[in-house]
This record gives sequence, C-alpha cells and structure tokens, in this order.
Amino acid sequence: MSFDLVVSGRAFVKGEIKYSEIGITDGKIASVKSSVKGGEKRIDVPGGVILPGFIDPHVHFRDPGMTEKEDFSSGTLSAVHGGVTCVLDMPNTLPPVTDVSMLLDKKDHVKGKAYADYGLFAAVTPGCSAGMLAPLVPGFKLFMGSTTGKILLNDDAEIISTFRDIALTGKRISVHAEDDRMISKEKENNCRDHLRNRPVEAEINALRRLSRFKGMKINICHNTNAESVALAGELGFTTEVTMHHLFFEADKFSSSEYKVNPPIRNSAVRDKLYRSFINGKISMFGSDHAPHTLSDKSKDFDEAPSGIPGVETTIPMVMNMVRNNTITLKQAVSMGSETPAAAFGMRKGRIEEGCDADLSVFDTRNFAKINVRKLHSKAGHSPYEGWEAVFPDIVMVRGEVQIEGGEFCGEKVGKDAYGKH
Ligand SMILES: NC(=O)N[C@@H](CC(=O)O)C(=O)O
Ligand SMILES: [Zn+2]
Repeated sequence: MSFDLVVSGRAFVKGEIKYSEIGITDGKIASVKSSVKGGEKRIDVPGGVILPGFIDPHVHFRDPGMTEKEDFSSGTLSAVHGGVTCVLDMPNTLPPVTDVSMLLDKKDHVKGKAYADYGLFAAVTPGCSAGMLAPLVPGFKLFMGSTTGKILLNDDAEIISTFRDIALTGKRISVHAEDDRMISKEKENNCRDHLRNRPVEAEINALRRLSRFKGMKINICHNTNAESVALAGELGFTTEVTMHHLFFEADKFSSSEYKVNPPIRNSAVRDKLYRSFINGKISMFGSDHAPHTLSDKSKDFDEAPSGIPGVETTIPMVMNMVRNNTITLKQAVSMGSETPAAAFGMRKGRIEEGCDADLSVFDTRNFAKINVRKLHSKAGHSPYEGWEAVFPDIVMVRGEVQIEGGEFCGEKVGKDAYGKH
C-alpha cells in the first residue's frame, strides 16, 4: 500500500502512547502500525506526542455580520495555532442561522476562508425546518438566556415542540442553559453585579426544565457549577466547560474583560466546578470563544458586551495542565478530541484507520507564556496574558501541514465537515 504521507513518532493511539507510523491517503488515516512501508513524503516527529487534532465544539466567529470582531480566516488561524483542527461555530452571527437559506448563505460566505475544518450550528427556533437543516449541521443551538444575538427561546411549549422535531433527526442540541426569567437586567458595575443579575439558580433551573428530555442528545454548554454538571450527567446529557469558569472568580476578576455569559462565579462555586472537572465528570472542553473588540470591551461595564476569546489558548492551557500532572493526557484527549467528535458525529478525534488525518504534536517541555501580541484573533486581548501554556509544534488538517516547528505554514484548506449533501 502506498501513502501520500507517513507521520511517525510517539503517538496517542487507542489510549496508549506508543511509537507508531501513521499512513495517510487522501487526507484520511489509512493505516496505523509500528511500521508502515511506502509514503511519498515522510515526517518523522522528533519529540513530543502525536495527538488527534483537537475539536472546539463552541466558537463564535462573527462571520458574517461582525467581522471587525472576528472572521472565519482569523478565527480558524487562531484555532490551528492552538492545536484545534476543527471548530463548531454558533449561529448567533448576523443574520442569525435560523433556516436553511440563511445556513446555505453562511456556508457560501465562509467557504474557502478557513484554515481548520468546521461545522455551522443552526439555532433552535419555533418551526425551524429541523429535518432539512439536520444533515447540514453538527447540531442545533438553543439559547434559553439572553446574550449576544437575538435568538432567545425560553418558552416550554415552544421548546418541547421544536425538540420533538429535532429528536427525529438524531442531531444533538447544545444549550445555553440560563433561565431568562431569572435573569435580572439591573445596572451592573462589575462582575459581582453581573453574577447577582445572572445567579447560579438560573442555570440550575434551566437544567431542571430540560429534565423532561432525559436521554435525548443534549449538550449543556459552559457549565459554571458542579450541580449543573451532576444533573446533566444524571440526565445523560454531555457537558462543556470553559477555561474562564475553571480559573476565574468574580471577586478577583471583576472588570468587563471578564464579563461573560453565564458569569464568572464566586470562589466556592468555582472550586466545586474545578473538582468535578478534575474528577472526570465533564465531557468536553468548549472555549466559547466570544471575541469582541477592545473598544467594545472598554465601554462602561454595563454597556460592554459579554464574551471572552479562547479558541487559541484553551488547548495550550489544557496541555499545561497535562505538563503539571493536574490531568492526564488521556483526559485531555477524551475531552478535547474523542468526545466532541463522537457527540457531533464526525470521523475525527482519534488516530485510527478511517478517521480524518487531523493531528497535533505537543511537547510539554516547550512551555511558554501566553503573549497577546502573538495570538491571531482579531479580539487583540486575552485574560490569560502571561499564563503558562504549551503550544503545538505541528498541526495537520486532513494531512495538510498548517503548523510546523511552531510556525505557521498553512493554507486555507478547511472544509465544512457537514458539507457533502
Ligand atoms: N458567552 C458570551 O458571553 N457571549 C457569547 C454568546 C454566548 O455564548 O452567550 C457571544 O456570542 O458573545
Ligand atoms: Zn457561546
């Protein structure tokens, strides 16, 4: 058998790190063995571990409509620099993705712009043509609490009837679970006020209301507290966690840079969330990359939009946790690659025959401090400036090298993972 490319080195294969030779043909992994013959081209990875490319199941790339904050090129460029080879983009762009024609318009619009593979979510709206949308999307997104964009749906009767249609399609519904009726709109001056207006109970109550959908394919986004995580687990839902909810506390991190929905919680809530993450109770990382320009974020707290960028820093921070033995590599790969691929039905996320040849190589000896000037998002700011992280040495999207020796050498090879219909 001849391959277009053979990548060899220590690789994470079926839960173990072992020397492997990965034969790649037409962008797919065709063979994984201790030795494969042939290969037009060979890349011998000198150090570090070859991992499946990471998948970020939750980004907001603002394209179309708010491209001064991010566009598909800057967003996916940022992604590959952080070891992320596939992103799932949320539908609160302008116009929002609420029907087939808007979805197809957005697909046309972003085509040819991406450095990483991608999928585009559709919003859950009453009467959305779930059956027609389903083959074209990774899943559907429900916003139960108001936030950037205007696609709120918080009425039980409407949620029930729409979920019934979506259940028939087999697609997962990612939920922004904050009960809007429990969100107060009083003036805010800092993150403590934002937290007062959007209490933990709003999140837990939204989840309680979803308990009637036990066993359905539902994913609870950006969990901020251990109770939500536990309840979601009991209901058979998948869960996401962000770095900002794991690491920030409203008392210490109070400026509008940290204003985000759901909000940064207090230290007691954060500590319990962190423990449930360490104990393996959370399914996936999701950056909730929500870029806003510095001038937007510099407005008075009450006026400033909510959202924190993170697509480029999430996995490097995760790999730093692996370096520190805070979590195992197995947990990092499960939460960052395997589970998102399985949850959203992609042949990605594993170094196995038949999967896309999305690979990332990390060497935990190469840690560095995050430097905002070296990040690629248009946001131009990061709350993680100066934090230690491990950035990837090599990143490959379906066999196409995007990063080598830590340097960008890529092209806009990114494809819609739900596009062949
Ligand atoms: N997380 C945020 O605070 N903002 C997100 C929307 C969202 O996920 O709530 C955004 O699009 O700006
Ligand atoms: Zn979001």
